Amino acid sequence: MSDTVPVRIKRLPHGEGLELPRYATDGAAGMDVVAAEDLTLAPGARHAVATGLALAIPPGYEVQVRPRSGLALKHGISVPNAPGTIDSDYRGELKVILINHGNEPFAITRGDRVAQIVLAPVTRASWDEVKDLDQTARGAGGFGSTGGHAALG
Ligand SMILES: O=c1ccn([C@H]2C[C@H](O)[C@@H](COP(=O)(O)OP(=O)(O)OP(=O)(O)O)O2)c(=O)[nH]1
Ligand SMILES: [Mg+2]
Repeated sequence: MSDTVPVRIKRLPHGEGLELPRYATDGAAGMDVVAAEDLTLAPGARHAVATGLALAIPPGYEVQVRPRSGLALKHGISVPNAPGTIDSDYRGELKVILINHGNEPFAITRGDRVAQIVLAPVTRASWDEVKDLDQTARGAGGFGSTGGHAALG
């Protein structure tokens, strides 16, 4: 396994007894994170799911909250704000916002792996305000300006 970045993590009272987020395989990019509560998401409903965890992410990093593809494909369960942004200065509870895009109620049991979290470096910008930007071939073209979804050529 490659080098890891230490991140302080605190279990909140309702997180006691739950497994910490962990990489499911040696090469996994994300750690699966488990729910700290039982709930049922009705079709179309969304909820900020408790994890019972709080983090102190080192400066220069963020944690992204992403859906699990299996839940998305099989049940239509997604993260509406994906990738959710956990700021390095946030000390509150890590919550996973889930939405049920499926047609059936989806039951979550405490301990279920509901999403994955990815530690990522952050590059912060500072503005260099100018009157004119440089010219490019694309210019202001966007939103399909190069063609539709059919193959190029
Ligand atoms: O999926 C998420 C997204 C955010 N947060 C927490 C951590 C994050 O640092 C904070 C703020 O998130 P964000 O900036 O996305 O929300 P906002 O609506 O802009 O709220 P704020 O005004 O508090 O920044 O909420 C979560 O626990 N889970
Ligand atoms: Mg914000």
